[in-house]
Amino acid sequence: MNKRKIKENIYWLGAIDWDRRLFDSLVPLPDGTSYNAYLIEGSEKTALLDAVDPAMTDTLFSQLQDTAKVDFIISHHTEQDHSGTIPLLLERYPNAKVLTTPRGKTLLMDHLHLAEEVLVTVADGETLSLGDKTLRFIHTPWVHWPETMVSYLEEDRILFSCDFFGSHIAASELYVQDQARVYEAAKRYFGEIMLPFRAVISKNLEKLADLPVDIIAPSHGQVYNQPDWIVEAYRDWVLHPPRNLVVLPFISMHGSTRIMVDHLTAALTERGVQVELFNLTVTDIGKLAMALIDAATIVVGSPTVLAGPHPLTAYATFLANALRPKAQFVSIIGSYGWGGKTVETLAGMITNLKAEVLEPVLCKGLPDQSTFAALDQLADTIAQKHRENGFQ
Ligand SMILES: Cc1cc2nc3c(=O)[nH]c(=O)nc-3n(C[C@H](O)[C@H](O)[C@H](O)COP(=O)(O)O)c2cc1C
Repeated sequence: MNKRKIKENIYWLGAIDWDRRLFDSLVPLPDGTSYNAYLIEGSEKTALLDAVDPAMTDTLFSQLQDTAKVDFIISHHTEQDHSGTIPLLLERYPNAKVLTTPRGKTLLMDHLHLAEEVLVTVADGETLSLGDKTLRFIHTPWVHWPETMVSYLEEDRILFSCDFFGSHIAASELYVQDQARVYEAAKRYFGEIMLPFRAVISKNLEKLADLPVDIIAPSHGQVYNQPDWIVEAYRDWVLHPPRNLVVLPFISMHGSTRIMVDHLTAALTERGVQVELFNLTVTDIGKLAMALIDAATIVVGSPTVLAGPHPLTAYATFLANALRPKAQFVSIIGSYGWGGKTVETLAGMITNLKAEVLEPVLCKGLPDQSTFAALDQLADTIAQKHRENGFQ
């Protein structure tokens, strides 16, 4: 992909990674991704905002062929998919300074071994004149690392938001065209990496609220030339109370836990509670993370294996705990053969969740009528709790 003009002397640079299917060795990328960098040629100085994943260095360098001089490299975020090519950029532009937050300076030195003398820290709200264009730096910690910031181009009302508002989508079109598709990808992205930092993200949203923004240019996915909806979506994901939804990740080796899961799903549905099932043998954990944004209740379905939960349900529980979702109720269901510590182990893994643990339902072998009655009781309790809390 060649560089693309956004406005006079403002360009999208970067790489579309159509083939990548896994990010951070963790999250699936069903739609690939992109690494977006931006070039701003002011009347006096030139700034390059972020870079690309090191695997895509050649693409970035071919786009910079005609750019003889870069005065500033703005590093919004140290993660290597944005910063990894900075050492090579500094070889090509040895006079360039790397501008970052104070926390970013340390992280860039740690992660890329950048020399201290090339790094210049910028304060929150500080501006940088490129001549006829002015960049304002706004610190936005924990979106999604501690050092992150965004840049606002005052004359053109463009917010360069880095991972904030980003989505993993490979697309040939620069601007968002299919809002529903990008909403889904951005929500998935939010669930995967932003969810634990809701409180501070809310403060960062407030910080940006008064900026007149015509374009949001993130570091992954398409550019928003009608940005209001994605800001609203973030507000919703951050601030909206949990919804009347049970997220149910489960495993069943021989079918007994699955019968329990299906019974509970039917019972909840009859009581007006929405359910999303995630069979962990086939599930895309990005989808699970996305569902956790909204869930009021999480029920883990696990058979007992080697005296504890099935390792895949332990993994999903560990992940859910790390993502610190809004869920206020948790329960455990599952089948066992003779005994073990499934409930104790899973309950001990959710210390981050400020959630009430509802009476688990375990059964020996195949579920029978008493198990179904207990599951109906659990469904009653969940429906009642959701009603009492006004979850819709
Ligand atoms: C590899 C393996 C290990 C197991 N370990 C235990 C165990 O430690 N304690 C226990 O109570 N049951 C154990 N079981 C029995 C299962 O928990 C039991 O068969 C249960 O009904 C399986 O539920 P499912 O049909 O949903 O897979 C084990 C089963 C397997 C296959």
